[in-house]
Amino acid sequence: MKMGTALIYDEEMTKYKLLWVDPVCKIEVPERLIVSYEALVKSGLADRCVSIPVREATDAEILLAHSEEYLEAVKKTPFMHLEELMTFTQKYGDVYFHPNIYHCAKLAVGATLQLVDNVMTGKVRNGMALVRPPGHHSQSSAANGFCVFNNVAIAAQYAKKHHKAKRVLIVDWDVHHGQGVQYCFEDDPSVLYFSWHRYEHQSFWPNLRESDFDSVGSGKGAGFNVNVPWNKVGMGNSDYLAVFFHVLLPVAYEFSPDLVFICAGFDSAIGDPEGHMSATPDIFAHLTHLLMNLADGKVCAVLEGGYNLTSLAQSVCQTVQTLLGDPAPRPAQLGGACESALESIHSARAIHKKYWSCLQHAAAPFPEEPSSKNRRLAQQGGSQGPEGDAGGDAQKEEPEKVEEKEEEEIVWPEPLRRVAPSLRSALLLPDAVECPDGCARFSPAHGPGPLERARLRKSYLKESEDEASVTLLYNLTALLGQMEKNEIRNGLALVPDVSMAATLLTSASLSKRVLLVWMGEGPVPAQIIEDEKTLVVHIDSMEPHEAQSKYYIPITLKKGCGDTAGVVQAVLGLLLPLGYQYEPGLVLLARPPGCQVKGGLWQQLTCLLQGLALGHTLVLLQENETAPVGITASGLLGNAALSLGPLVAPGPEDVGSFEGLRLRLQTDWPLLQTTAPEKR
Ligand SMILES: COCC(O)(O)CCCCCNCCCN
Ligand SMILES: [Zn+2]
Repeated sequence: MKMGTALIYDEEMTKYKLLWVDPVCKIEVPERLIVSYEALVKSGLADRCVSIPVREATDAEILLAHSEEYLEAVKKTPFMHLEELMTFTQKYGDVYFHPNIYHCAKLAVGATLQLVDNVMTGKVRNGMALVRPPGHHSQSSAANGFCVFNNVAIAAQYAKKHHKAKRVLIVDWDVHHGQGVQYCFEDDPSVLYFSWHRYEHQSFWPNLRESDFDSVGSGKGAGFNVNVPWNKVGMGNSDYLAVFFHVLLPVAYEFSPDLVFICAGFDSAIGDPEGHMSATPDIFAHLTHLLMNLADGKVCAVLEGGYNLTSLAQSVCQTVQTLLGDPAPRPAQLGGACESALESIHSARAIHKKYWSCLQHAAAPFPEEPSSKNRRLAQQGGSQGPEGDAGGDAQKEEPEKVEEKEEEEIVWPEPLRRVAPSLRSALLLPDAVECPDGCARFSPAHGPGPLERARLRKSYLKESEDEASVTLLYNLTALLGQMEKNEIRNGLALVPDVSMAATLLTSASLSKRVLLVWMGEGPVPAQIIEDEKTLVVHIDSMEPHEAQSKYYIPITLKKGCGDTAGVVQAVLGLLLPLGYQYEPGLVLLARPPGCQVKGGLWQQLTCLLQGLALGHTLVLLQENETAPVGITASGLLGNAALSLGPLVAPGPEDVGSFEGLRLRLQTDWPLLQTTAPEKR
């Protein structure tokens, strides 16, 4: 499987800037690129990337998303003097021109296309293009919001045309709505555009009615545009993850793209003057990780916005470090999404339930639900809002910008260093089973002493067990020990008895919290269920029954774990939120005898779970079932899981029991919530 992360950057793109006074545009400065690239160099991340040169986009490539007259007009700007540039700029909104911006805009598009070429031809697995001017606001015949050419929209068209991409996913986590991208693919079912954005009931720029959640695309494109408006500022890590688990990822897995773009704007991070959100830079490590097993790992991140130079640089590093495959950081204390975010999540799921089978059981839209604008008017009692028009039609002159009072300095902790252990994957295999290349066969520094053997025999083995079993159990605890000292990142063990191995590991673990994922036939040993520090998520066809406790969560699938669509929705909508909220120090993935989980899905599970516990995932396989060894090892080594292909609908009775489980559990596990309290 292809490895390698491309980094595409050229300092030429720093060689343009605002030449006159404009309070709106003054934040878009060359330093944005400089601090980002310098942070990558200083942290050693740049050297670990494959450096790919930029190139200028051709006219034909730019015309993939722009009109000839617009291109011809922009071509004249290098020869304009100041007044002409200012006059030309007046034709568009919230953007500025400069004699060198056309050159830089061609490089920004060219850089993005270089990234697409290298990813689509398999020279690298994924990558990031650090570019300016950004792109997602520019339209066929208009520059807008600091954007001249729509880098990602052009690249998506280019990937379809030159690399035969059939389904392209664009995830826009910039804090502004990329209306230019939405317009470009409005009726195109081959490009799924997802965007969250500060909206505040249409009172935030670009104040568009079509940025609301009910813009779902049109014609054949209906359902392929997903907007999640933020109607309040201050959205944080839990809100972002809740949108990924309950809106974006279920739809993205059902869509099953063969290429993923990230409109990577970091003005959605804490400290940004535009976003006013509170998500911390490390969240982008998790957002990136959660996208990396789509499209066989082909992910192209392209810089959009981001104006706080500190959080921008930190967020860029978090993103690139994850693309490189380093362990994800600990997610900071996660709770549930806030009420406003839940309303947006509910609205997005409700409006899209007719287009996506994974949402078919989502709660229905609320008929009496007022539109965003009416709600705001109602709030304001129908008067003008304090900051200008109360979500009235946006065509009105932009009100005089209210001088923001000097903002107090917003501070947040610097993201913790993410250290990859020297050994990534250790395998405990019977000698007869060969070790897949890239992995190391685990053998402890020294064997068990007589006391240790006696203890293990007494605790876990009937006296009569042979020496080999004692040695194996000892090796398991040794492997666990090295993982918990971060000397090994993850591991796989082929064991004669998965239940006993799981019991040993949960009791021997030094972690305060252990997540045990049990995929298939139970029973899960009672000793584990009673173990306060272990959260057990058990997915199987067992009869639905009340969750026996807060820490034993049975998820029923009528057809069992062989039902790929059902397992995927259970993993994305239930297991992952539970796991992220639980924040375990160790993840055990147990494959009991007769497990029906198919290869590709098993690999997805092995990869997705590595976003938890600093990547300390220990997979337990039944000794006589060696088939999954190769694909499990591949996932543990950091290879992207293969795409599952478009998913069919999960069984209605299953989704019914998921929703029942969600309702029962969400008080204890608020990250499971998908709708606002009073609306339940
Ligand atoms: C792809 O561009 C990146 C970006 O989305 O960050 C651009 C934001 C433009 C923000 C313009 N603010 C106008 C405020 C008017 N009262
Ligand atoms: Zn932005």
